[in-house]
Amino acid sequence: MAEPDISRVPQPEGATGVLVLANGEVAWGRGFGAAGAAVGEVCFHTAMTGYQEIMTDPSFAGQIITFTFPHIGNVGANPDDVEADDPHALGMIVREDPTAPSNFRAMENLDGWMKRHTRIGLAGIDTRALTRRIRTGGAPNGVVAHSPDGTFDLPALLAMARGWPGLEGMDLARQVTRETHGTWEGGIWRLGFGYGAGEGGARPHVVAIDYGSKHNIFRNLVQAGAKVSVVPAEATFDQIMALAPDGIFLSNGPGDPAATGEYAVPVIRQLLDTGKPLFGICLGHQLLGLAVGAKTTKMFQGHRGANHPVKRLSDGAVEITSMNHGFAVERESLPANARETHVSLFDGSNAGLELTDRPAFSVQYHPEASPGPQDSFYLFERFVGALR
Ligand SMILES: NC(=O)CC[C@H](N)C(=O)O
Repeated sequence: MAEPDISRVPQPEGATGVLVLANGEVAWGRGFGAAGAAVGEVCFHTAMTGYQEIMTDPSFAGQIITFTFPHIGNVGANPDDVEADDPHALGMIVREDPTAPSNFRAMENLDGWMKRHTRIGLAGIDTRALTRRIRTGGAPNGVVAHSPDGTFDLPALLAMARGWPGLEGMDLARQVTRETHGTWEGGIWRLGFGYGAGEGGARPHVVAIDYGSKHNIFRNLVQAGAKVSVVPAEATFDQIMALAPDGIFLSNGPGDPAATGEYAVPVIRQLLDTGKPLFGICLGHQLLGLAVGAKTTKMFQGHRGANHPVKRLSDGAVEITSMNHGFAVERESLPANARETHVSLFDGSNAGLELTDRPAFSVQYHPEASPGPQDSFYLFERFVGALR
């Protein structure tokens, strides 16, 4: 059957934004934020709060986020609720047009913030239908485009969506990591106080490898009593050891862990051999898995939300967690010296592991929340406690 001609798809009056999926599906809406077009994987996120944290999480590089919560933008934007200096998600797709902010912490509206950071917004989309489509068909590649005067070249946008290679096999950590090593200052945020300082005195030293890290991880490490240094994704074993770490942290980050693993895994193996405690989150969890010989695979639709239940196998407790991942460690591929510690109660996928012969553990979810529940803060305390 001949493919329908996309140039004939009718454009409704007043449409200033559009989503074009690689299979030729088109959804019209109203653009906001920056004008232009961005191509990436279209995923969905179910958190009801925290859109600024989500947009700035570097793990979202290469992705366009559909928010299932219909009212996005109603608390505006502020300089505090960010997980990196700039947004990393390419764009956002929402149901309702963002309204003027109503919140005492708002410093600007979402539209202005998106514009200032050159990110594209698309409102007026049936996000329930789009989410169902992703749930049944997997996360598609697509383009979001915003043209204030309503001119769109649909065949060109379709070609852009089709020309994008997809996240599988893509290393993005190198693009979002920092360039030089530095120290991290600042603990967790409290109303009326802002970001506090860490406790003084002799604190164990954590060297964190930044594959695309969220700031709140470092704030939580500081809160748990650590002194934190951060090194770029491609830091060598010698560069890391020169900082005299008491423990090593592997950060979250975007892209395919197997691709990032090509340079990350040899360093992690050397670090494991030192016998120093090691803790990994999300991409860091996947990289630890790869380092001990496990495999990672691309998930069908991934997990992105702030209420994902996870079972802790040691005592059967359930943690409500924040999640954002599209790849997973294959349980069956875990070697004899790695034990599964946590399991997703949504689909039974692996959500944590620990080594039985070295002091290393990691989780697929985000104990730093931001946004999300704080059930899993104990992991930071366990790690920093092991360094004392
Ligand atoms: N948040 C993360 O670290 C994501 C890890 C990896 N990029 C994935 O999508 O699975």
